[in-house]
Amino acid sequence: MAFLSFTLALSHSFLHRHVYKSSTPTTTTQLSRPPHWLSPDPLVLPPIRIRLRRRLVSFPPCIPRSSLTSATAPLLQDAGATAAVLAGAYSLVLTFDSLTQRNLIQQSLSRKLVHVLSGLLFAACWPIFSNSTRARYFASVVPFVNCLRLVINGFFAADEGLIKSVTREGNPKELLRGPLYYVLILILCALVFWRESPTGVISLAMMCGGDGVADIIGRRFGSMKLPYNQNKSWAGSISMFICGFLISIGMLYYYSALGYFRLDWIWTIRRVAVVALVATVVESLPTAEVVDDNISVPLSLLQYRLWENMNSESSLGTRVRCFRYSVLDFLLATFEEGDARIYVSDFLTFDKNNINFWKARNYEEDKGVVDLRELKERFLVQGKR
Ligand SMILES: C/C(=C\COP(=O)(O)O)CCC[C@H](C)CCC[C@H](C)CCCC(C)C
Ligand SMILES: Nc1ccn([C@@H]2O[C@H](COP(=O)(O)OP(=O)(O)O)[C@@H](O)[C@H]2O)c(=O)n1
Repeated sequence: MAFLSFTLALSHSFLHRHVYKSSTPTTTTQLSRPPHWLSPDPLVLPPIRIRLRRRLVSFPPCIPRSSLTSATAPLLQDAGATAAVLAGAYSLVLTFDSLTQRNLIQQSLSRKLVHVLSGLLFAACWPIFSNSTRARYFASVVPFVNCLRLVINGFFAADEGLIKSVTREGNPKELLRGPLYYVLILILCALVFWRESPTGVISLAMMCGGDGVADIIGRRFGSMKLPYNQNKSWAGSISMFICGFLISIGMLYYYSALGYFRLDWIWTIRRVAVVALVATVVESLPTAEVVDDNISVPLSLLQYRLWENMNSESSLGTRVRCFRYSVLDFLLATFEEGDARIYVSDFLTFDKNNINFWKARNYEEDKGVVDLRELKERFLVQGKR
């Protein structure tokens, strides 16, 4: 996953030069219908307007000075934000290592607090990155660097402080399981969902806030075990549901207050309650030997959101085709100048209507770019065979 994040970042910057040059917006495209998360009342909120920035220029480009400034400002902002969040991550682990060293908190509590705070603070920092389509790649550098740190220390045990504040028994090999899966999910959420979709924020809130609190409460008050899993308790699961739900709503409110989401709160609260229940049930299952809950919880939410948003009349074949289109569009978006928001929201609300939307969308033919319409038609024909 980490390799993917850098590959996408590198290929995006490379292909970006050869396929499209972003400059002044030439067209605006209105989504065929607002994603589920938007208030359904068009009178209340203007629908999202997505700018598809695409214009062909001669290469090498003669960029006026003002464009240089507008081109470098986001780059500097993202580089500064990446450095700041990296420093924050290092300081967080250092702080809990120091508290553990001074026996001010137990190692197990230290680890869980790092578990709860890391992902939530990481998601809370996303708004300090620029509005560039590359910002998500800069942000994903932070969990990627920590991924490297965990792998290196998992094999060579260089950083005692990291091992003490992030493992249960101080065994370096532990870094290669829960903590490593945790940062890989952070990379996934930053790259795929970023600030455009509540799904990424909610997945992190449930994995970090919900699962982390379940451990803290369950260890202390979990005398009544679950009938189907003697390693988990009612206290742990109920606390996961309540805290996961509240933290998810809190994160959604934070992003709404910053203008990223416009939510129909009655609908959203009901939806988040269902999502929190799904995550709590998945976390409570006796599957620890098969898959870590740092993977099963967020991925189960993604799966639930995807199938929940598929058009209910869609046949399985259409669903599979929709899913394949979504992946294809996301990959094309990653390699194009197209604004990823239009792809990610469709990735989550993809259904037969969206296929028509994509077909209707105009793509400028350019020798370097495959006509998505033609590609889709071919895809659809293949799918029908
Ligand atoms: C202890 C952790 C996971 C263990 O999970 P589990 O086995 O208990 O289910 C979390 C490991 C966190 C990692 C070492 C540091 C991650 C930092 C993050 C990418 C960025 C945080 C930035 C913010 C500003 C503090
Ligand atoms: N739903 C839950 C989750 C955890 N717990 C408690 O927290 C401990 C650690 O939970 P876990 O195995 O999910 O730990 P992580 O995989 O999240 O690190 C369990 O052994 C239980 O004592 C609980 O009682 N109920």
